[in-house]
Amino acid sequence: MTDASGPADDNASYLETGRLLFAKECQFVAGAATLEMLPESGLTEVAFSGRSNVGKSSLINALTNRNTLARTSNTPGRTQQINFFDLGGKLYLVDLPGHGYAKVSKEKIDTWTDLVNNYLRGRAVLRRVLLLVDARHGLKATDREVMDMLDVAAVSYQIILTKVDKSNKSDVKSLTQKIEAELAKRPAAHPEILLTSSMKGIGIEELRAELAALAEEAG
Ligand SMILES: Nc1nc2c(ncn2[C@@H]2O[C@H](COP(=O)(O)OP(=O)(O)OP(=O)(O)O)[C@@H](O)[C@H]2O)c(=O)[nH]1
Ligand SMILES: [Mg+2]
Repeated sequence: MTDASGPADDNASYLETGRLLFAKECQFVAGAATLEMLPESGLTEVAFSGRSNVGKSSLINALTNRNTLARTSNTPGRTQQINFFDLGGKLYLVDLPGHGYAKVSKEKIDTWTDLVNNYLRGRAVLRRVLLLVDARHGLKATDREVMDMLDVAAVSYQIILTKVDKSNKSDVKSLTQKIEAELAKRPAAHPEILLTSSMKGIGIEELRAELAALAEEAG
């Protein structure tokens, strides 16, 4: 018989660090509509990126256990600037405007795209980009553009499948395998794909723990 208590304990304490970090107060720090407005930050940052309406703001709310910290909406294009949230003085959570489809003018989309791309490429404290992908839709051209850019800039990114409550398990599994195969052809190694539902609380504890580990590594 094998003794399972060791790894189980390790996992419990791993999840506990995530719980502790995300139990801390989380406060809106700044919203930047231009590069000049980006806040000075000594803290490690994790950015939430992905197409409009994929669930970026909802995921920040689920992680922090707050319903209204980041504004969410049924209408794509809700988040219109880069929003920074300070999590207990340990980590900045960065909510980005969505790329791709949004019910706003082309001019606005171009402005956001420039802002987001410049932020993603040039932010020294940016430790990881969470690239959110709707589990029903998979990777789109705009996601691959972001991945290409991050590969070139050597910024680490992790695919987070969202809204898994709306798909069946076998579809999510085959999508995950397809994306894994695609990631394997890219230059750098990537953290494991994570399956989440902000609505049902799926994958939230695990993501908290991963982000806590990143924040701790940075000291
Ligand atoms: N079923 C389900 N719906 C979700 C989930 N997460 C988000 N949604 C819904 O998806 C819609 C968009 O969510 P947001 O969090 O505003 O999406 P966003 O990516 O921040 O959108 P933009 O700011 O416009 O780029 C809202 O109606 C949410 O209620 C989920 O896990 N499951
Ligand atoms: Mg949003």
